[in-house]
Amino acid sequence: MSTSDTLDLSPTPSQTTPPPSSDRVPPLVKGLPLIGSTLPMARDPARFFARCYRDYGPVYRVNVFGNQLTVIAGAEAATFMGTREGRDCLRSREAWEPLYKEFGASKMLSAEDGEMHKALRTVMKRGFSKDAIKGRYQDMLDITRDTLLRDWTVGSQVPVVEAMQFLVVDQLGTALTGQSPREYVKDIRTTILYILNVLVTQQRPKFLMKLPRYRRAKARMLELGRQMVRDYRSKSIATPDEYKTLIDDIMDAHQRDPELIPESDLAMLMAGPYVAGLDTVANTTSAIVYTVLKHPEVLRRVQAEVDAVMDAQPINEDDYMRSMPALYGAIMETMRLYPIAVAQIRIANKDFSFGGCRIHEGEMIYLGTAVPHFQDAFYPDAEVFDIDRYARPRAEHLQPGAYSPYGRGHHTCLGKSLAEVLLMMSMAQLFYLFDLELPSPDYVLKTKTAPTPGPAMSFKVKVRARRH
Ligand code: HEM
Repeated sequence: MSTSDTLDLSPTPSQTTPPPSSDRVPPLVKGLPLIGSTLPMARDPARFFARCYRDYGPVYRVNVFGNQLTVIAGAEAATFMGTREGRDCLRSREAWEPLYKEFGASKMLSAEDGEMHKALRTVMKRGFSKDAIKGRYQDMLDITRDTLLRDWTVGSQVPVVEAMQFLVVDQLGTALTGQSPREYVKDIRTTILYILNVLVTQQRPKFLMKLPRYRRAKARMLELGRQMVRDYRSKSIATPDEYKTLIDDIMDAHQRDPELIPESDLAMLMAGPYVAGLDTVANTTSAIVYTVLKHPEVLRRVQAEVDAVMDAQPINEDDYMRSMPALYGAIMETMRLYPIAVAQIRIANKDFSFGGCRIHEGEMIYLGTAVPHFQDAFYPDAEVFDIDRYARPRAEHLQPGAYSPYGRGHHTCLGKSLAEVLLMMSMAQLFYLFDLELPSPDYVLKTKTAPTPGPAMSFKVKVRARRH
């Protein structure tokens, strides 16, 4: 990562809510005629939002293809989302409604707020957390190893994002559902791609949903969900408590309270882990491959650490995350500079004031919670990849509102603790097993923004040799 484009993005001093009479319309970010800010936003939305914050403050409007988006950004946005006021002022339904309707379901966790959201989160909490793999870290490491050895052959150029998607499906399938539906990976990917691009972020036109490629993939994904429900029902004995997965928890809740989880929602819920975890984890692990290989001194530290931990048996689950501080720092730093959630989308639940500007009920709002990731005020030399930022006493990420890779507020990632362990396992195994090489030492990562920001699908690395 270069230091030449370091931005001075110090936050503006005060965000006190002024009386409504002094409210103004959020300033419109200057852009080109007609297309407004479409191009810089498409190129690098995270840094674009950060530049706008520097120039316009924490509230502004952006013209994207003739639509005006309202953006609330910075540490102010991140802390606002965690307050009662933020909860009252923002709702999620419209942002996600098209997704669950597309599956013929009645609701989904991301689209609900209030009591219903709490009830659904309670059902899914255990199954989505690292408790889902408690006592099974070694199994998960073995699955990770087998998948990597199959897909990353010595001498080959591996398309990193695609290979990581296969790995995630194996990991999540085993952890959350008890089986890995490899033959459905392409269908899951295609369905998620279209739904997120067209229905959720609305970056692509609606007619795409009629394409046979999408309709086939969606039908297959639903078929997988229905098959999982049938398999569950055909089991002759109930799953013992210690082996219960997310699927057991959802099916138990369906039996207990069919109004909360009706029959119509089951097929979509079975595929839920992939919708939430496929792109997020695969994009993040791919970005970590790049950042670690790009910084040879970081690679050396990571390799020394993973060699020690992977060679020690048996695995210490309680100490697993703490046992590899350099790798942990590299993951944290990559998630700061390559956040998969640049902004969270919400709807204004009522008229309210923010940063001296009036926001109207019904407006779609992008909450740019990743903006502080790029501000020197929080992270000195913010564009520099520095894995030691997170250890005390520096602990730069612990400043209020500074670090939000898993979102903010009551919709904060439910899979966070599980994702953290999976990221560590995947990276530990990869750097333990292989000696990898970027296309060239001066290679600069190409990124994509749709549907989820991350490395471009064309990103490849060479497997030079087996290390172990
Ligand atoms: C690197 C990995 C991941 C990142 C960076 C990430 C990030 C996020 C973010 C930013 C949100 C909030 C979205 C919003 O507020 O609109 C979210 C929500 C969520 N994530 Fe993750 N995620 C990751 C992995 C996972 C995994 C592996 C799972 C489970 C399989 C998961 C399950 C969920 C769920 C269920 C929600 C919805 C929570 C709710 O609405 O209450 N995530 N994630």
